[in-house]
Amino acid sequence: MAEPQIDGQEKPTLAFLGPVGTYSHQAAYDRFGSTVTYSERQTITDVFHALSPSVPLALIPQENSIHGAVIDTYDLLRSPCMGKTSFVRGDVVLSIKHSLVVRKGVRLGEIQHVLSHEQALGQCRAFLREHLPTASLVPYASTAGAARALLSPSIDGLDPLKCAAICSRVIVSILPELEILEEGIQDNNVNYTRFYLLAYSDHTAIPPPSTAPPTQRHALVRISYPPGAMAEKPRNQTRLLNALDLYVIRLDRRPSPLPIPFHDVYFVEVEEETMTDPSWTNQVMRGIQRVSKQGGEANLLGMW
Ligand SMILES: O=C(O)C(=O)C[C@]1(C(=O)O)C=C[C@@H](O)C=C1
Repeated sequence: MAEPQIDGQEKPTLAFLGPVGTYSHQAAYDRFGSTVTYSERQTITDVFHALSPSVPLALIPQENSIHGAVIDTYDLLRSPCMGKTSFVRGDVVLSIKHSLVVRKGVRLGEIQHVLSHEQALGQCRAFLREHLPTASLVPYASTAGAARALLSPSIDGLDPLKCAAICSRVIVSILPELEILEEGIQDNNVNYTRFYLLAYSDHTAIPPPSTAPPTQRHALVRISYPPGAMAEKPRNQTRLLNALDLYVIRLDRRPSPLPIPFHDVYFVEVEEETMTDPSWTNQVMRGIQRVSKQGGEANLLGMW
């Protein structure tokens, strides 16, 4: 049951990629502190599907400055519920510093397997190539989940005493049986991950973030072109993106879920440059209408 707040109102529940100690948990806590009730899930997909009237908020990683887009997240953003009952309502950026963590006593030369979220493995490629070139890389649902696995008697047949995890240094304060072998092992010291805050329905009771933007100045629009027009694909794509006619800060493309080879879905993040234009929300809506008039399908997945 959710904890009651001082004013008698229940705190909203926020789903995040657990267990405690993930970067997602840190990002959520930085943004919401003790104003929400935290509910952990095992995978990004589980976090996304937790969104419901009883779990009105969810935080999912969207992109990393070294390794790029979080593929699971973009695949989930293709879901029909996006723009209908689930919306992007904010973003959070977290500085990421990875550590190589082992069970106490394990030395670098003994490591044969490195466990972590595929994003973290991808962000530490140079370190792994130089220091653990023969180690196998074992993808895990989360960095903290990988660290926890080191404490199990066997990891899918692997000896935990020959394994390391890549995760945040906070793990060793949560799990004192583990220790840090190397710190700051990401390819670049400037390493940030951006997360999308999702909200169920047009839920407005989101606790105000500490750095609330004065107006809505970001929007995420999903665009696809008619399946029948495959022969004209390049022309259609350009036409639909031109029709939107908004200031684009990010463009992503994933295969459409339809069984049509090379049929794509575009995710266009747009921004209001001046932060002062009160008519911007209407401009976004007009851009979406223009895409529809050109025969495209455009959905507003969120504004914040
Ligand atoms: O596994 C975690 O700790 C997460 O929160 C996921 C995640 C991601 O998917 O990008 C978040 C931040 C880092 O980039 C590494 C992993």
